[in-house]
Amino acid sequence: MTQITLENLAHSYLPQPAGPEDWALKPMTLTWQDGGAYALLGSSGCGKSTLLNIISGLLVPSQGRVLFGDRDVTDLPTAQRDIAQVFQFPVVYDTMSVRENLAFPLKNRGLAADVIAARVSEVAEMIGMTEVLDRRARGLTADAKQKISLGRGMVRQDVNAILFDEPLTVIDPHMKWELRTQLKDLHRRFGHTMIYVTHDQTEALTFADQVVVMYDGRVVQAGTPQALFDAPEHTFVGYFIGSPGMNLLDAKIDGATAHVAGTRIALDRGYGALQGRTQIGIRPEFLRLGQGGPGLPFAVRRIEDVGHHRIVRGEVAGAEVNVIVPEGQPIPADADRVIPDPAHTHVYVDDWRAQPATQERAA
Ligand SMILES: Nc1ncnc2c1ncn2[C@@H]1O[C@H](COP(=O)(O)OP(=O)(O)OP(=O)(O)O)[C@@H](O)[C@H]1O
Repeated sequence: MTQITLENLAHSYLPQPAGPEDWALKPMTLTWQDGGAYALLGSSGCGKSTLLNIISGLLVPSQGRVLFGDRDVTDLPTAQRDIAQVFQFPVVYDTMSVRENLAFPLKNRGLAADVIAARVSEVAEMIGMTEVLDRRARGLTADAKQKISLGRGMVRQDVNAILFDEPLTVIDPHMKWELRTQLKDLHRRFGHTMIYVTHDQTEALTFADQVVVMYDGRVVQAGTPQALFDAPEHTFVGYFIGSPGMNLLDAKIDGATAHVAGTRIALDRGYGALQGRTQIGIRPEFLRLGQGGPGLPFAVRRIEDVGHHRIVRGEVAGAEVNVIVPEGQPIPADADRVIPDPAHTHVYVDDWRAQPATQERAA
């Protein structure tokens, strides 16, 4: 196990990149702590696989260095990096039994037969395949084969990191939760550094202690699931994390007041002069419905009951706005206002969260 550092790393697939759009990864410096459980989250094409392939050694970056501890591994091939990888689709030997498949990475390392046997039965139990250890992989379902791939990824204890690239894509939905829980459990027991690539926020938030969110070739925020929820640093994080995501409204910011569609909204801190496109962002959990009185004029479009709460979908000055109403709280029949909670109203400038000018709360 080791700490992984990406130092001033950037990558372009073009021989002579010109503008920023030619870079699949824009320059970034990032540390993955030894023993951390990370999710690398973002929508399709944002650069997740490119980043993972650079860490694993499948790809040499156009710029910057990859360090495992103090060791520069930028130009080392995958085989010399001591990492385990699990891909989207199963990688198993069809002619081998499940047991032989699981034992393969350990045999390659020349481990003693009794050590291999013990480790294989431990991993088989974890992935729920103890009963089928002596079956050939050929003929097993895609689900079962992917579980073998997960098992093979986890069987070595001496790896620097385990990298998962959308590993549950082919897994049956009801098994996904179970396998994710097992991976989390495994992380707790063995403390491997794990990096788990996904575009699914539920997978990311349930698996990882730290979530690294990518957007358009950049890491826009790295933090705990709670930090990403409480204070999204970029509008993409606000929108991508949460269900529904953060509401965003164009606003003019004047000190501790936001002017939205002709209405004044109080902020809990004051802001200096801001240049660029300014918006306020409020999660649906922190908007309250009202009737007349203060707040932003709101037109209700529909109400969705999702079991433990209701989502009221509507519009403020033509922009989509969603409100989460907790179970047991009434929805006013003619709700026509939304009232933001100032403590959870963020200000964004050109999509990045602005820092208040002062830390003191406005009166
Ligand atoms: N081999 C390649 N040659 C040229 N461009 C590539 C190559 N692989 C990826 N790209 C481009 O680099 C960018 C990042 O792609 P990447 O596959 O890393 O994203 P991703 O977030 O993993 O997406 P997905 O979830 O769809 O795999 C995209 O614009 C993609 O088209």
